[in-house]
Amino acid sequence: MTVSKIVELAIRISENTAKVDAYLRENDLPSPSFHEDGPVDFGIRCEQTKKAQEEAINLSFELQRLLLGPLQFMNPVPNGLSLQAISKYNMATKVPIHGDISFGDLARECGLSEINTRRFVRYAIVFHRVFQEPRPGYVGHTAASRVLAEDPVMRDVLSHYLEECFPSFAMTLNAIDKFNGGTEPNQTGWNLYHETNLSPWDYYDANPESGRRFFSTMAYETEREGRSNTVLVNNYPWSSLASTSKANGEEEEKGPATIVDVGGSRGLTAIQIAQATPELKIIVQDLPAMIKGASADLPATIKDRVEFMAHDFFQVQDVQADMYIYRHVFHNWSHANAVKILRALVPALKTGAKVLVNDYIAPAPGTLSPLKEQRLREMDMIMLTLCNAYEREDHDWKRLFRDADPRFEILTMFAPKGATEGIIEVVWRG
Ligand SMILES: C[S@@+](CC[C@H](N)C(=O)[O-])C[C@H]1O[C@@H](n2cnc3c(N)ncnc32)[C@H](O)[C@@H]1O
Repeated sequence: MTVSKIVELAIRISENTAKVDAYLRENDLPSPSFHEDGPVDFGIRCEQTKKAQEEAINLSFELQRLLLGPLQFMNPVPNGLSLQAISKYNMATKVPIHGDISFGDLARECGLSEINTRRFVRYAIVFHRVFQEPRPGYVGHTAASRVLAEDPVMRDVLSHYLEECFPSFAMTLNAIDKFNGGTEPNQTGWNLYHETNLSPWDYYDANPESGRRFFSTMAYETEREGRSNTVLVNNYPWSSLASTSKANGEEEEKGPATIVDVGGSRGLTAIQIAQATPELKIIVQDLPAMIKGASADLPATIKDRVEFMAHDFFQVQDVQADMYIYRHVFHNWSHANAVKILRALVPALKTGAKVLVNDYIAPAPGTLSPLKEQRLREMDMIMLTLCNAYEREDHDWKRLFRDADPRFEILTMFAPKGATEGIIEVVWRG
């Protein structure tokens, strides 16, 4: 008898889950659990086990969808309202660890009605495993809600995605209509939701608390598997960079290289590159509010080689360097604006200078594992909603550099092993 698709999936899920379980047992690590004392980071450090874990997740999504059927699967509408409320009213911090609180008391602490508190919490319990109801009418923690109670970074991340992105998604088609498909960063669903004409960057500049939460979310994203800045740090031969300049008209002199990390935020990537390569000097450029006070956080060992500089990357670049890094920058901008950013760089470029991009090079649909492709599509949708931008495929990258200036030549474009994002190395032919 041939095995049906659903049974085949169940067998493969079982095989892969057994591999994860064996690893956890062998390494004395706790088994995944929703219990409030359950593990948050499972501690899996072995690549093969991570692969088995991802395989089990992908296959179980597929099995779930097949068992639900094509119609049931679209229903109910994905809804972030309950998590948005949990974030906005800071609910997790109001629930005691290893205890519980009545819906009535939680409602009072949040300034909400009891009926709305109950509905938000019960939705989160069944859809997200955030909170539990250990006895009727009382709210306690699960591992997920406990993280929100104890980790301010996770609260920042939740608030960015649920209080900024989620309500803005719902306004995005209105924005497309209102602005006739315009691609400026202040013509988005995010703008309609925030009732502002400012782009997110200008808004964060003017609203430091929103800017702080955004930076905190970016820093968290920078640590995430496959998108981590270690992908860039570990996959470029940094020490091969040496500054070359013409001296006495003819002679070529080599010296320590200078890198500019354009839109480099508070220097998380620059710090790692500088720590890994002592012969480099790095200038981190960003908007004034983003870099304010950042040099105070530099580790002492690299303080003399990493510098922060206010610079708007739409204005002419005046630092002549050997390399300009744009990490997670172009995916925030439409084609026309990305062209402008590159053209502003041209006056500073010496022949042979490099541009290094670290962003998604979106592969053909179905090429990435479903979990990774979901992440890419999710980011692409966020880019539309927040910035009117998009995640580029290889032909989009080629078009960008060609349209900016034909003297840019793409040398390499690749996704390092295990990474979901790519690295593009470009040279200025002058
Ligand atoms: C998505 S973040 C990426 C940050 C950093 N490169 C990284 O990889 O984490 C985009 C950055 O571009 C900066 N930015 C936005 N508009 C800018 C402008 N006009 N000039 C300079 N930086 C800008 C933002 O402040 C932010 O730090």
